[in-house]
Amino acid sequence: MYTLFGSLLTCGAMIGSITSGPIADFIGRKGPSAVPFAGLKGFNQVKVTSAKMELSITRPDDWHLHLRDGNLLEMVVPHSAQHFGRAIVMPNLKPPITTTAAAVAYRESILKGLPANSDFTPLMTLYLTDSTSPTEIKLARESGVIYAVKLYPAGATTNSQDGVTDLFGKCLPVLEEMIKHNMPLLVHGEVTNPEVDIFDREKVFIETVLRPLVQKYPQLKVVMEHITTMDAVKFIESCTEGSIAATVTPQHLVLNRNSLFQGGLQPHNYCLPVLKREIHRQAIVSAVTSGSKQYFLGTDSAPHERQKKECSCGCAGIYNAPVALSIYAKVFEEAGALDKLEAFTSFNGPDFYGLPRNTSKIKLRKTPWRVPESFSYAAGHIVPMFAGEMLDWLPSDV
Ligand SMILES: NC(=O)N[C@@H](CC(=O)O)C(=O)O
Ligand SMILES: [Zn+2]
Ligand SMILES: [Zn+2]
Repeated sequence: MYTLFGSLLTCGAMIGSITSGPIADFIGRKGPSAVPFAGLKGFNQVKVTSAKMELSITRPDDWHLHLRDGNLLEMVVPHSAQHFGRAIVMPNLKPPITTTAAAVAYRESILKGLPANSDFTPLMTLYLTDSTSPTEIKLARESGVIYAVKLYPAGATTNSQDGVTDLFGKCLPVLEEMIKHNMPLLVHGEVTNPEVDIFDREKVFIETVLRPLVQKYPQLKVVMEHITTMDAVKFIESCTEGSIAATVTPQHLVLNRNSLFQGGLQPHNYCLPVLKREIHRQAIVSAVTSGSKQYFLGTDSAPHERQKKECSCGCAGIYNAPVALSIYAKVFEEAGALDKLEAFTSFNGPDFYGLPRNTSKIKLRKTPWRVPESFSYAAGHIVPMFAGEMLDWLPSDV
C-alpha cells in the first residue's frame, strides 16, 4: 500500500520493492548504495562513533507538535519525549488554548502524561483569535511557560474555526505587544478563500499576508510553519536571518502530491498544507540541507484516530513522531549533507527562539527497523506515517 523505504536498506533486509512514485524516484536518483555516506564528507559537528554506522547528535527539539489531550495525549507524548528534549506544543485543541490559564493547565496535563524520569519540556503556545488582548500576551510572557503565539487563519486547518478572520484589521495591538516581549508569531501560512486553488494557498498567503506583515513589522519574529513550496523557500531566503524562519516536516521532504493518490486514495498521506509537486519537494530538500540557519525541525506530528482518517471526509494530519528522526536523517544522507543534520535538528531552533541548546545527546544508528502498523489507545488506533514499512536510521539514547 505504501511506498517502501525498506528497499533503501544496505544491510540485506529488503522487504519490498519500489517501481514507481516519488519515493522510488527519490531513491532511484541517489540511493545510499550509490552514494554511500556521502554526507560524512566535511563532517565536523556530527560525531561518528563507530565505523560509519552511528551518529551521535545533540538531542533534537520539535518546534511544531500536536500532542492533543485526554487518552490520546497519554499515548503520543511518550513517543515525542523519547528522543526530543523540548517541543513547541500547538494550541488547536477543542476548545483552543486561547488564554495563559488554559496553557498552564494544558502544560500540567502534558507533564502528567510523561514517562517517569523524562525531562521532556513542553513549550506552550497561545491560539490567536480576533479578540485576543494585548494583556493576554503580557500574561503569557510573564507565565514563563508560553513561548509563542499561533496564527491559524479561520478555517485553514484542523480546529482553526476560532482562528483569525482579519489579521490586519483585528490583531495589530496584539502583534505590537508581541514585539515588545520578543514573542514569536507562528503561522499556518495558507489563505482560506475557497476560490484559491488548494495547491496555491501557501503562495497566495505569502504575497497577501506574510510579506506585508514582515514589511510592516520588521521587528516581529515569525516562523512560517510546515513550508511546502519553492515560493516559501524564496520568501524565507529574502528575509532577515534571526527574524524569519521556517519549520519543515518529514512528509514534505519525502512525499509529493502523487503520494496522495498512489494506487488509490491514501488518507494517511493527507495533511495541510497539502503535499505539493515534486519540484517543490526538491526545493525544500535543498533549502534544509543547505546549512541555512533559517530552517529547523518541526514534525507537525498530528494524530487523528484511524476512523477519522479512513472515512468519507478524512481529517488532515499525519502522525509522524515515531518516524520523524529516521526520515530526516535519510533526507540529509541522500543529499550528502549528514554533517548539517545536527544544526537542523538541534541548533537552529533554540538559536532562533533564544533558548539554550540541549546538552544531552542521542544516537542514530543505521540499522533496519520496522514501523508499527498502528498504536492503540483507549479510544481507538493511530496509524503512523510509513506504517509497517522498514526505515533505516534508528534513534536511541546514548
Ligand atoms: N497539519 C495538519 O494537517 N493538521 C494539523 C493542523 C495543522 O498543523 O495545520 C492538526 O492539528 O491535525
Ligand atoms: Zn498548520
Ligand atoms: Zn500542525
